[in-house]
Amino acid sequence: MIKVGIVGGTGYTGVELLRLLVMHPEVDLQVITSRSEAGTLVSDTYPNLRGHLDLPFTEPDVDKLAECDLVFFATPNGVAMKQVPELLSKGVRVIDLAADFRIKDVAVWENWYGQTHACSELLNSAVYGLPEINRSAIKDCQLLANPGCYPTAVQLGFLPLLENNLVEPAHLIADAKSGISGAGRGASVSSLFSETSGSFKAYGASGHRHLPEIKQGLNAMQSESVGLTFVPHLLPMIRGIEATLYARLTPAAQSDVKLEDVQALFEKRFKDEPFVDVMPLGSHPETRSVKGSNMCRIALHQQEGSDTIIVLSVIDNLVKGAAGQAVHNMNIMFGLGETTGIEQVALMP
Ligand SMILES: NC(=O)C1=CN([C@@H]2O[C@H](COP(=O)(O)OP(=O)(O)OC[C@H]3O[C@@H](n4cnc5c(N)ncnc54)[C@H](OP(=O)(O)O)[C@@H]3O)[C@@H](O)[C@H]2O)C=CC1
Ligand SMILES: CC(=O)N[C@@H](CCC(=O)OP(=O)(O)O)C(=O)O
Repeated sequence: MIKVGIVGGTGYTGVELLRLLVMHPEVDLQVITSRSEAGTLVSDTYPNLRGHLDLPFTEPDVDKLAECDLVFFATPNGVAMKQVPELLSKGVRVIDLAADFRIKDVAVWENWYGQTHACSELLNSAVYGLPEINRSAIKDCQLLANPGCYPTAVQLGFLPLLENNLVEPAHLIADAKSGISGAGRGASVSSLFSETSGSFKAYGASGHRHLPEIKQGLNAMQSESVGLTFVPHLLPMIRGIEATLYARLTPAAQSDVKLEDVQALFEKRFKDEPFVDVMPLGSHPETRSVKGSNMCRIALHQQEGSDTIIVLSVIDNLVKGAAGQAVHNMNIMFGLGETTGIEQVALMP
């Protein structure tokens, strides 16, 4: 059994980790931290866990966490980097759901996250945990940077197009929409029901901190420098991300490649991936078709006479976009069956 600790158990990704891990046959939950709820039962805050978990929240004490084999940080950006060096030195493996270790260039990270990095010497050895791309490095890593939610939906959607040099990397567009849980449980007034319901808006249109993370990933898929316009939007729903991606076929591909060929390429690329579903041509994947599940569903379109491929990509931001992907990474790191504990079917309607 893997002895597991979670720092930040009261947050949305923390409770999502708990929902998945209480049913995981190879996990023994040992420590769940919250500074605000220390001393109270986890199931008092989250009654969905009653009967499954009998632990209290505790303070985030490094000595206690060091008794675990694996610690998940489900904390705001900038928290994990302060405790990770000590945990690593004690032989603990770490999965950070925040962005502390996602970006290799520390100057870029500090610019977008507005803080000084506490352990930039670890950035090179941290592995970016997108299993569909990085599986073999994930297996042996001690420190894993779990991808952001938008970056997961966007990178998976562009992946086969870029890997096969089918589209012009300088002109990519990602128009993405997220449910409100993406902002976390500690979110501000702008996330209140009365501020968001019955309304819809873009945000971060001049530049969002996921832009450098997505570009870093897309750049690694092919040799040219990527040009990406990424605009996130806030949808008045709790969970889910839908990303509509646009990519122009290269002049060579415009004459040679049909949408059916692109579809075949996507199907081949993701054939053995348990958590990517390439839907039949012309489908419109809905966020509810992945709600509560670790799937990313993708569909392709091309309008008549157009040289642009449209990719629709949906995930649950809290599962494939956070906790589910983190458990997938844990399974790979500990040599378990990859789908163990994360085979839930989405909740519909
Ligand atoms: N929500 C989402 O869809 C996604 C979130 N993420 C990332 O995952 C991380 C967690 O997100 P989310 O669950 O939404 O956040 P929440 O705001 O919902 O929860 C944050 C948790 O961290 C704890 N915490 C806050 N500050 C500290 C600290 N200084 N030391 C220790 N614990 C702390 C809080 O508990 P307490 O204050 O009681 O200690 C709380 O349990 C973030 O970095 C987020 O960017 C990534 C992908 C998707
Ligand atoms: C709807 C919403 O507010 N979403 C969040 C994304 C949360 C997330 O995954 O971001 P990191 O893990 O990279 O911090 C946002 O746009 O800030």
